[in-house]
Amino acid sequence: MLGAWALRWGLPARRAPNGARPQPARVPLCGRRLGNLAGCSLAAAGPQPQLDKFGGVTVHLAQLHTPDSLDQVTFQRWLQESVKQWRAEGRIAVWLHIPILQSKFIATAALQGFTFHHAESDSSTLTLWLGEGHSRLPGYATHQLGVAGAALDVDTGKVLVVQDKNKTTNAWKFPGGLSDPGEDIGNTAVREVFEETGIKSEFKSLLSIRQQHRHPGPFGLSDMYIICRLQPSSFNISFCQQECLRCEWMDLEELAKTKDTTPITSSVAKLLLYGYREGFDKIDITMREFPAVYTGLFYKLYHRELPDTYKNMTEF
Ligand SMILES: NC(=O)C1=CN([C@@H]2O[C@H](COP(=O)(O)OP(=O)(O)OC[C@H]3O[C@@H](n4cnc5c(N)ncnc54)[C@H](O)[C@@H]3O)[C@@H](O)[C@H]2O)C=CC1
Ligand SMILES: [Mg+2]
Repeated sequence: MLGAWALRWGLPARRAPNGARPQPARVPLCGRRLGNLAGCSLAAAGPQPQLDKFGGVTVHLAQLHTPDSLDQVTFQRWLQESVKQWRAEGRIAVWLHIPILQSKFIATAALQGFTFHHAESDSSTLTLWLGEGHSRLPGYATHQLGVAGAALDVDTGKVLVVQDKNKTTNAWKFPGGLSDPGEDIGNTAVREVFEETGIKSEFKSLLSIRQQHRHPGPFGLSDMYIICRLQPSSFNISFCQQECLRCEWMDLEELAKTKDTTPITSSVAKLLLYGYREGFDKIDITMREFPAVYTGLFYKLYHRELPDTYKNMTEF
């Protein structure tokens, strides 16, 4: 059985004259080939690693032709050499998809530092962060909550925009990112704006909510993307080089007109421009806090600002 696998993984196939198992090549052929993703010639032999736009490598063990013949020692050596190679090539992460019937390889991968990302009915996904510092891979989700901050300087009519390193080129958007577990929407907006641009701000209101299904960001699940209106309190930009390509204070009217943006940013820029001219009460969805029955904490309720007539009517 090893013979078959040795061939597939590029290890020496023949047994030594004394019948002993062959020693693997010092740098297995597969390791070298897998490292060279573009020129990978393992199409007929097994899993073909793919490089994603973030610089991560994805391997699907389901692509193995005869998975039962792969033994753990061969897999362990291949993984070790491949990870070494990917690290040398500057890859940021490895995504390893393991079908349930090949679950014996989970432990082998875990011994090399892989951890679970998520599991589905018939497979599990493990990841290994290879980049600098702590892992910046997004966690798994049923829904993913992304929050952006439209920080508008009401004195100048300028709004803070960024161009993302990993997204559509030349598309201005509001800075923002994924909500941490247990984090309030407004806090995410303020934190993300600060992390990405160095600008301090205060949460004022929600401007819009987008729900999109089968979104690639949350691994094919659903994405909720909320844009908040923020009041900036500092103005000197110091943007995050890892996430952003450019960052500037742009005239809100220019953002509402430009083609160099995403459709949602353009729509919200027009909405914000309307509020800037006609009064923010026309566009704001504001927030009130109430005590939560179950936890003793407070929850936040978001709705349109209501006039005094409403307050008079409901003061029982
Ligand atoms: N304004 C717009 O038009 C757009 C809005 N969005 C929304 O923004 C929200 C997410 O904001 P982001 O700025 O993307 O989040 P974020 O600021 O939290 O950044 C996510 C980080 O995770 C990294 N990352 C994500 N997936 C990765 C992967 N598979 N491998 C390695 N690294 C990975 C990214 O490089 C980035 O550093 C979502 O709700 C999304 O729908 C996304 C694209 C455009
Ligand atoms: Mg971001």
